[in-house]
Amino acid sequence: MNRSACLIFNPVAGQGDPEQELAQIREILEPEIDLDIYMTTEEIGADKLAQQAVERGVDAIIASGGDGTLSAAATAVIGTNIPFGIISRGTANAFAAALGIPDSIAAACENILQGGTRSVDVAYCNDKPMVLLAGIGFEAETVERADRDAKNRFGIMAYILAGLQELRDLEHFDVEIETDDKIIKTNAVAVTVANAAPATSVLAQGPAGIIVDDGLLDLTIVAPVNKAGAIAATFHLFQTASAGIPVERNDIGYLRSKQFKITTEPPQKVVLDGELVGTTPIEIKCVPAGLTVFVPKKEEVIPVEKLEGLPNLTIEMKDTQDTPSDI
Ligand SMILES: Nc1ncnc2c1ncn2[C@@H]1O[C@H](COP(=O)(O)OP(=O)(O)OP(=O)(O)O)[C@@H](O)[C@H]1O
Repeated sequence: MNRSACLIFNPVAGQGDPEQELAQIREILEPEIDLDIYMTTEEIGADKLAQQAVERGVDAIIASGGDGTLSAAATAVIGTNIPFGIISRGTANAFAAALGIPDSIAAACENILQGGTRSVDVAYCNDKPMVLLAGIGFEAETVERADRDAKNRFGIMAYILAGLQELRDLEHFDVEIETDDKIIKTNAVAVTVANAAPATSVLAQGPAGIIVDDGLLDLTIVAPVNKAGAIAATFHLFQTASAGIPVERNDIGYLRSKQFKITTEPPQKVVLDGELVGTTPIEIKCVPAGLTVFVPKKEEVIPVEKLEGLPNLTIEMKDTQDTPSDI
């Protein structure tokens, strides 16, 4: 019997041809999965459609769109144990990158067909679900600048251009961070709390190697004194994240905790999984293993033999076709 799934498809996401993309998804998945397809509209978003699918009791929910669509759909799936599939068609595709899911349509579909799943942590930020990260300050301002029109024209460059513009008027703020066991006060340009983050989310990369199923959130504070410092700090974050090692600069700090309460003076904009959601203060709590996601099976190559180095070794290959099967 075929598997079945609800496919939630955003027809305006990304810069591709949505008709062709949907046809490609159907061609790959439908031979093995009965798809119940729902399109998002301006009025009925992926969260609502996923919520209805959960209520219908579907076997799996697959979302296809940009990070906004994937995040919205994921929010309804949290805590349900319904496996969640991701087919990215957006600009940044941070969601897939953070969870190690391929971002080409064909590979993402193959991943779903393979059927391997993994439980990952999620979080709640002021009662709103969060899968990736919450950015306070710099990142939120950048996301606001990279609007739909800019993303249509420049794609991923829209974020980079917005970031460069944002550097011009770097704003510092006072921040108080409360964890389970301490209260930290400092001055910062960006504070990022990550549950999962792709390497490209450099402002989240203080500790490097954010672990998506450790029951903890990773907070990075970036506090450069000026524009040159901000560029150097960003570059350092980029380098250390690529090398998988924690940062070592006085103007970058990081810590891990199950939850954070963050207050700033003045209040700062907050971006949650890529969408502006309001301003500080925020309270973020980790929900361990809150989401079950289709992820590629890790290709662990288990060595089947090791013979090299043995004394006087000779290896003669047999013609196995002629070998009787009962030996
Ligand atoms: N049928 C539709 N018509 C117009 N807008 C839609 C429709 N369906 C969804 N949307 C809007 O699309 C937005 C989500 O887009 P999404 O993040 O999936 O794609 P994207 O913006 O191309 O991706 P990225 O953020 O990576 O650039 C939401 O604001 C939602 O309201």
